[in-house]
Amino acid sequence: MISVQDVSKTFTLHNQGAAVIPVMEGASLQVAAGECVALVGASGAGKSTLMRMIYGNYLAASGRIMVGDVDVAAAAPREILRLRREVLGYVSQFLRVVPRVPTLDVVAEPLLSVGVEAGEARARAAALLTRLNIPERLWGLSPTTFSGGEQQRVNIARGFARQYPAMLLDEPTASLDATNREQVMQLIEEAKARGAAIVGIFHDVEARDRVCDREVDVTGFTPAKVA
Ligand SMILES: Nc1ncnc2c1ncn2[C@@H]1O[C@H](COP(=O)(O)OP(=O)(O)OP(=O)(O)O)[C@@H](O)[C@H]1O
Repeated sequence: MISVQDVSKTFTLHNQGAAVIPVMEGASLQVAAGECVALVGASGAGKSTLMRMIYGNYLAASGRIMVGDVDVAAAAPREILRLRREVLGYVSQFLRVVPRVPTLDVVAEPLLSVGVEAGEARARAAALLTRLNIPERLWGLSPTTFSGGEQQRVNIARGFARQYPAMLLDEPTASLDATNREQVMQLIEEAKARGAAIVGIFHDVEARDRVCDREVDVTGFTPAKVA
């Protein structure tokens, strides 16, 4: 479902004389339907960079990144937006929302955007918010004023509202209490059981060991030091 083939990445530092920094070389990774693969490696090794390339936020310098039948490394922006709407979910570490949109609609939005009927979309959103212990009195308010932990749970509810065939998870259990952390691990297990292919970064080793089938150490994709 997700196939990264011989991908490299450089950053050009425009404010430092256009210095070109190679950060990744020969990155390869296969994730089948129903499988969860954890990206591991020391800080700065390139886990986030690889994840951002799969999501199409960073452009790969070479190689192929297949998500379903789309090569993210070569696709036009419009094609990437379609992929994100229909195929590839992303649970980032922080919630980014349009101000003044009520929490229930923030969570229902990924369903509404693909034409799910409003009542059904809100029912699914309500079920997820309940599961993640967001009190109903908050559902009509914008999450912008919520606590950090509440925002993270709204973000997770939104990320799991649709049953995407492929998902990227950036530290989905970080800074959650035990009850909510357990809910998130169950959501991941359910997504795998229905066939989602998942790539994740988990500093929470216990959660990683429980939900991930394999680890890929991105240190292996670090270019040899240039003198
Ligand atoms: N936008 C950018 N411009 C320049 N260099 C960048 C950029 N993003 C990442 N890098 C560099 O790429 C390398 C990999 O960074 P990345 O954030 O992917 O590491 P990571 O493994 O996710 O680290 P951490 O566990 O600390 O989040 C680092 O050397 C970093 O400085």
